[in-house]
Amino acid sequence: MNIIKVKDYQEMSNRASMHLAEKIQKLDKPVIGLATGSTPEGMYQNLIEKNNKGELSFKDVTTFNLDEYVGLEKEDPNSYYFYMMDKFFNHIDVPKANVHLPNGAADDLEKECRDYEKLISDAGYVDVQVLGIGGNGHIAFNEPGTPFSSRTHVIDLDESTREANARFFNSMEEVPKQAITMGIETIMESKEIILLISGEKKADALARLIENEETSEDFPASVLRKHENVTIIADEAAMAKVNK
Ligand SMILES: N[C@@H]1[C@@H](O)[C@H](O)[C@@H](COP(=O)(O)O)O[C@@H]1O
Repeated sequence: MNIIKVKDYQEMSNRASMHLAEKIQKLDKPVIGLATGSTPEGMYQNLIEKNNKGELSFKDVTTFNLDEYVGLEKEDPNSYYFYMMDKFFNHIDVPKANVHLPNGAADDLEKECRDYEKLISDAGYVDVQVLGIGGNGHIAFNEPGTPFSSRTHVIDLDESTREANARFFNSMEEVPKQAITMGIETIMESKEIILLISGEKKADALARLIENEETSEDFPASVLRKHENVTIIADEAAMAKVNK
């Protein structure tokens, strides 16, 4: 794993957006994997700026998001669909037919998972996947204990994950109990992975990822050690507990 240490959130966002922009310019038909949460918001803002200035086009880009809450309609302000439209897709020139998120309101969730996998493979798999990390080491919504061999599936969210994400909802009761998430094997099939980590709340998870030798399903992000092209972009606050 290649580790890029940066000063703060702003610098992390700049580095991530520059890296993605270069990839998008280089590839013929780029397939980009995207994440939600607070961490990538700055990166999205930078990419919007590049697009609006005419420095970067998304016309040939296809995107796949990692996950979506079960039971939330697209119009729900807490759905990841709404987040992606609001924070990114509505402000850039990507054709809307090229953007994909799992549908958490589908009647048949198992079929939705299978269909999502097929869309990813039909697109030729993800060229660059952007990831964040949960405090418990989850990637996308793959909670501790998820098999490394998992494909896109429905997951029961950990209470700690629901609590961490409760800040976006009116009350804890409103936080969904399940999500559809790309599986760990699905994520590992991406040709390249960029993991963004910012802030002291992630310091324990980052230290565990970098310093522990364990590669275990109890700590999902540890699977990334097995991938040959992973770049971690972490700020000083997130690096605080890393000794090396
Ligand atoms: N499913 C998302 C993850 O993809 C994200 O990485 C994580 C961290 O979010 P944040 O960036 O807000 O800390 O939160 C959610 O659980």
